[in-house]
Amino acid sequence: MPSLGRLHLITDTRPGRDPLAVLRAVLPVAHAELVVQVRVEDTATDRQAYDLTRRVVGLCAPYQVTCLVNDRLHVALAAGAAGGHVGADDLPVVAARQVLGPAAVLGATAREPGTAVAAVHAGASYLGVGPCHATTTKDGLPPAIGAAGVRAVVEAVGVPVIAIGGVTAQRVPALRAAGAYGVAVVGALSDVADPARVAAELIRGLSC
Ligand SMILES: Cc1ncc(COP(=O)(O)OP(=O)(O)O)c(N)n1
Ligand SMILES: Cc1ncsc1CCOP(=O)(O)O
Ligand SMILES: [Mg+2]
Repeated sequence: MPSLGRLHLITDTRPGRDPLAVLRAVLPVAHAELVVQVRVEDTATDRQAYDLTRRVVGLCAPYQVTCLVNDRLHVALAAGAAGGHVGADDLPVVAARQVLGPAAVLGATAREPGTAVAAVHAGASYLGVGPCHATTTKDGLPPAIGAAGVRAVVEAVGVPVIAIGGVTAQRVPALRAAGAYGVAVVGALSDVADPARVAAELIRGLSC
């Protein structure tokens, strides 16, 4: 299993966004500290998800950056990604592990220690924990758990915890102090004029 990067860039495929331009800007700054998670809208076709993943895998390869696919594990396998990420509405973690095989990176979403421990027992190699802060990127999420909620999960499991939801460079130190191994972001890198500069700030915070 490849060692896990600390900065997880989740593709923003909402209308008007250019996830590949963001990725091209961030890759030379972040190198192997980066993990890219291809996340497409539910309305996207598998072909669109596959095409985007192939392009991301191709861009990541020279930098030894890990590419994962959200939800659609068949796309991950077909496109040569290193693994995937599943949550409550996706394949159960144990089934996802069966699909991906023992060597793949498999992330699972958790927001409290009980679900987190169960996901690790079922085969998750890291946990996406949140939302830690309010976000406008995804609708219908439960209330934010804050750094204290992240700490509760960290104390319950032995796998890397990736904090997600409203993460900014300013919020990284508190999340790291709570024990988060890394962070996952959409808007922090997609909604800014200079994603390379923000990626450098995020990585500085993650390195402390
Ligand atoms: C790193 C990381 N953490 C959490 C999520 C959320 O996954 P999920 O709960 O399945 O929600 P969707 O992203 O599928 O809408 C994630 N994708 N990545
Ligand atoms: C997919 C997802 N799951 C929990 S928060 C979130 C979106 C995070 O986006 P942002 O980094 O813009 O808050
Ligand atoms: Mg999901």
